[in-house]
Amino acid sequence: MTVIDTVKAAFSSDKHHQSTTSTSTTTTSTPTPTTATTPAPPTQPNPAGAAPPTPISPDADMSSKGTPALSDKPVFDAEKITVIFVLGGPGAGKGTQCDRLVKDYGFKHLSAGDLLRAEQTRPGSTYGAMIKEYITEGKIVPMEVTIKLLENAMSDTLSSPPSAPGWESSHGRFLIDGFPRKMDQALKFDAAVCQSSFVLFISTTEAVMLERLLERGKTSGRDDDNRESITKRFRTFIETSMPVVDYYRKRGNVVEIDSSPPVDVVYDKVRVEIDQRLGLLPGAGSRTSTTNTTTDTTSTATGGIAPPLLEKPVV
Ligand SMILES: Nc1ncnc2c1ncn2[C@@H]1O[C@H](COP(=O)(O)OP(=O)(O)OP(=O)(O)O)[C@@H](O)[C@H]1O
Ligand SMILES: O=c1ccn([C@@H]2O[C@H](COP(=O)(O)O)[C@@H](O)[C@H]2O)c(=O)[nH]1
Repeated sequence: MTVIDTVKAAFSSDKHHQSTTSTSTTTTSTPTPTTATTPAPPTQPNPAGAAPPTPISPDADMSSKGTPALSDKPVFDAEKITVIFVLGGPGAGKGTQCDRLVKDYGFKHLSAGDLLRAEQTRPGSTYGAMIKEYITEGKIVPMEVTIKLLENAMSDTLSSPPSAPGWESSHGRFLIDGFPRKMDQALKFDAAVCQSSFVLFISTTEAVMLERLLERGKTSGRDDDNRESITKRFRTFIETSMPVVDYYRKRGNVVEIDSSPPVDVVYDKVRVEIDQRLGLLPGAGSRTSTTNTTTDTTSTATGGIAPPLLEKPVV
């Protein structure tokens, strides 16, 4: 039996791991994933004005079945905290565009893959071996682990917010890169961590992605930047992650950008969309896209994603 088989069995038999009480408190006796950064003290008030943050400690916050416990209501207030999901196939250029957005808009960039890789190599991690196997196989790590890592990283960031636009008065703005990759993650993150705002979908062809990944693999040191893992990642993306994009697309909450052109050209298009969504353009009253986007002005009632930023500017 592989690590994945063992973990799958454990996680699938843990459908009711969450607290049944109406509060977001959780048990504090066994390990939980933590970020690689210095954790915030458990007693620190949540600067986003929401419920107190989950304690960030390797020895906190596990369900009775040994999986990280998630809140039964959003930990962060979506009126103050803006979350943009950045999705796209492996190697499409998500991280590259996020790096630029961080510089220009003060976003905090959280890559789910980076958080998982950090947890994988963190000494003493309960999940290290399991994460390694999932990543090498191009599979999606059980959602509890990834969501808890993201929640912890958000708490961490809000404990010492960047001096950047969008972070005044307990507000904040996050780019969550490479997540959600599976429907259960999407629904759970919105319900337990923070209602997301919209999806920035960075898309190009498999041939372009393959070429970029093989080139990146010469220096990246990543276990999965090799032809065999890349093939598996592509399959997972089509079968498991595209339904997430389609789900949000149906709700009119996807901004799609073709990432085939050079980085600067792609970024120019990304900026137009972000400016529009953040309400920074003079003509921002219209949500009609100037690029290859999919938007819907009537979509939020069915839930899943918060109103576009235009309706709650954070600057
Ligand atoms: N528009 C572009 N044109 C040419 N090369 C690009 C472009 N965007 C990104 N790249 C290059 O392609 C590679 C993959 O980009 P990046 O790491 O941003 O992708 P990603 O979508 O974050 O990948 P992953 O999902 O695997 O983490 C990098 O080497 C990057 O420099
Ligand atoms: O939500 C997620 C995000 C990522 N993974 C795993 O990590 C690797 C690498 O992700 P990148 O975004 O390319 O850095 C991915 O193939 C998955 O195995 C995950 O399980 N869940």
